[in-house]
Amino acid sequence: MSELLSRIGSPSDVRALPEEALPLLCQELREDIISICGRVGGHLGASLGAVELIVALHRVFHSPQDALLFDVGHQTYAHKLLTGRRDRMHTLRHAGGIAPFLDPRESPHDALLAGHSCTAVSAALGVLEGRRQQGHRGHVVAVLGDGGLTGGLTFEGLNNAGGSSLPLVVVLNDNQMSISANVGAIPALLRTREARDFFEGLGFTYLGPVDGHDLPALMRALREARASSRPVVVHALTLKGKGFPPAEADAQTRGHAMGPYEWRDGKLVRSRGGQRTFSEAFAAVLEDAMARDPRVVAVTPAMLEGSALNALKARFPDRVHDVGIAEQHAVTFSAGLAMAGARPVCCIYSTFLQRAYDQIIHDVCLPGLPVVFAVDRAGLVGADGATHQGTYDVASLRPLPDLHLWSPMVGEDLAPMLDTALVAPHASVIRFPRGTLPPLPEGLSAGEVPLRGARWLLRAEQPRLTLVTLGPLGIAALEAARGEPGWSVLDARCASPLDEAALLEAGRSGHVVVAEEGTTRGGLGSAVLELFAAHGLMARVRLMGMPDAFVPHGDARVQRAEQGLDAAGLRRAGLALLAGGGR
Ligand SMILES: Cc1ncc(C[n+]2csc(CCOP(=O)(O)OP(=O)(O)O)c2C)c(N)n1
Ligand SMILES: CC(=O)[C@@H](O)[C@H](O)COP(=O)(O)O
Ligand SMILES: [Mg+2]
Repeated sequence: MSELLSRIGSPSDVRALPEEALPLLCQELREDIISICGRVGGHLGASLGAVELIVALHRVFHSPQDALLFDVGHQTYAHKLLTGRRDRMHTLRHAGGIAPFLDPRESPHDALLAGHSCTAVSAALGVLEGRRQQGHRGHVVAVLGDGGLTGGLTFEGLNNAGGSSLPLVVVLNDNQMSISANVGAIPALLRTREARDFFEGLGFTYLGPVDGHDLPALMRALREARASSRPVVVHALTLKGKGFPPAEADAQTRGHAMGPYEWRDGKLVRSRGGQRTFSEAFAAVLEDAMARDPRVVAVTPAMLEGSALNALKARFPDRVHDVGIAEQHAVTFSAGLAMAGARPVCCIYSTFLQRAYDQIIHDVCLPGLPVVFAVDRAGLVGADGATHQGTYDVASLRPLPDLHLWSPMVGEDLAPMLDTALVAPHASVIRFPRGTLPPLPEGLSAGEVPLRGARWLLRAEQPRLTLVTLGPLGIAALEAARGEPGWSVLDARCASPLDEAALLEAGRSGHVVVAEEGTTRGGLGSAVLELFAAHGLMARVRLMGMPDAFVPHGDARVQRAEQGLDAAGLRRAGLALLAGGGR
């Protein structure tokens, strides 16, 4: 009953254990990880696959003097358990609780704040060079997965490291999985004899391949790496989901990310709502579009599962392209597809799209290519927290010329928006949130294709105030306005270009609340203010959205309400504005 783990408060306790106790420690770590994820959900598969790796790292290296930088950080529940956080792991990914990934503010043993993949090598090399320059000692280790090797940023770091004389230690956790089965030439190469040539060609000493669950072998390799005076890679072969049969048997993702689950009659039951998500609804309308038009193709950077594209891939195997953890490539590859006359739909999370910002400008908008971006997880994402929030896409994409920026309020909006985008001669974004579909309000329709601009959800005869919203916030605004005389509700629907006529009409009501689930700095609200100013329109305007701060992990519904982005909050904001109040 976790007799060893209860005695571990820090990595020095791990190093103090007799070596023969380590297998039991790994078993207890697995039991904890399986129990924690059963209760609160989380990144089960990767964390189970990295148990021995993390124990061996803490046996050989002395954190925090030696810096251990993990790519993404989703595989590190054992690291958290061994570094004094075991008593709080039941708060994992909950508001105020243990973070979903690593964070130096949570523990000095968390050398790198991450959540996005492919950053560990570059950051580790920077730490190593910075320490050298300042005369600090200590080893620096970058731990990354085979998925991380499909991302370009990793290669920028490897190239620089391999050409340096710095003793960077890279530990490659090779389980041949990204979120789903890994793609491309490199993961396959890793399982051949060429792996050695590959890394030695990059200037690294290659140690391996080593069984990533064989502690003595791992520790021998890590000790050799620790003694190296030049860049060195330890290539460990692991099984994602190891030790939990339902994850091991999950060929799709090896239990990559699990919601809370429970055992019922010996079966694993995932407590999912079972309601349809925006992702699933979009994948369905995309499937229809692909069935109608052979030019339509889908692109995803390693998020086949998260973007609900598995069925699409099964039906159109050569028209659904998983390009690996390679968002920059995904966007420019999509541009190439469009150049050749295809109609690419690049399915990409809002937060991960940030990595391809230049490609959107330089390779898509500037040449005026009709790429459609299906931007998923737009808005608050909840448990994944600050590294994954989709709260910057409107502000960052709105300034780009000839990029139309659609936000569906309900699932019924997706088909007309996609059809509009697929006939447009320019690039388009259709951005939708993580989560289930809201019901279409009574008497509303999705509108005629091609869609043009905003949609009045409620239009008062003698308007005194207008709630202007983006996306599903229109539903809350309708509820807020119910029974309020003279209140109108306008679903902006397209954040760029604006429907100027509709918004100027909203402005003429004299009081306008603009609500968006994104930053108010440069978002829809800013666009409305710019429009009113350009037309000399005087109105009292209140912008509502996310604060000027990174939004931590928590319950997205609660966070929305905290910002007043629910019916009660929008009603309060409108009444305060009418009463002459500000906030
Ligand atoms: C830039 C970026 N794109 C996509 C993701 C989503 N993501 C999280 S973990 C993961 C797979 C990582 O694969 P690997 O590095 O092999 O780790 P494993 O899960 O196999 O342990 C992906 C694609 C991400 N975190 N960052
Ligand atoms: C670690 C990572 O980046 C992914 O696993 C991400 O957490 C998936 O997010 P969703 O759960 O919203 O698909
Ligand atoms: Mg992997």
